[in-house]
Amino acid sequence: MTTMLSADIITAFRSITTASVADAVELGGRRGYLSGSVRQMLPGAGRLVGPAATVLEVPSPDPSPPTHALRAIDESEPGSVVCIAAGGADVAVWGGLMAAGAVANRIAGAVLDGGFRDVEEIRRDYPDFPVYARGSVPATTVGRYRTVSLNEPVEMGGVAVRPGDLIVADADGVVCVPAESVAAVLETALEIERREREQTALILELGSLRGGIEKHGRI
Ligand SMILES: O=C([O-])CC(=O)C(=O)O
Ligand SMILES: [Mg+2]
Repeated sequence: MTTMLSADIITAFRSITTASVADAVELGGRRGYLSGSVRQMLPGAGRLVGPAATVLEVPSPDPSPPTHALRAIDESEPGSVVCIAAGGADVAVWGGLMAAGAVANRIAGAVLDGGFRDVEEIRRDYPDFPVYARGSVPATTVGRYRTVSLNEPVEMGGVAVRPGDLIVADADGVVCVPAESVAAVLETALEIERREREQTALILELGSLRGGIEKHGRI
């Protein structure tokens, strides 16, 4: 999946806020932001940018391991973001062993529409590994949820996420940029950031919020 996204594009998005990326996706006529309930869990690990590898989980009493998630971790290209759609499950679809596997395979991070566990272990052993999730919870998925697909389109936090879409996440939350819009969104987001820097300078110079935003007619 990373072949579609050059290292330059990934680097460029690493310097842009999710606020600007979300606005840029919306100017293109779509929603890009995931629900704010999917948020940064380990602030020390920082921002996350990379192409999505998608896994779907559904409720099930089947006690088998989360096969598709394990495959996503072991088989995705380095730099991928493992995205697990579990409908907001209040169980841990991710944990310390999965983080070890992800670090060993140079996965960039995890975005989970569900919970995760082993927080202290991940924070201690993989301080640079970013996890975005609904929250932490000690419960295993095994016997409660099972994985049903790998790299099929999924829904996460109100947004369609397809394999290869670009995930951008920071302290504000998570945005999904459709793969075919990445170049256009980058250009628009850079323009938004440039405008906001100018507005900020004007606000401080004029001592007026309204004076600073007047020039561009928007906040
Ligand atoms: O049990 C799970 O599904 C996740 C977990 O704790 C781990 O990866 O260490
Ligand atoms: Mg564990």
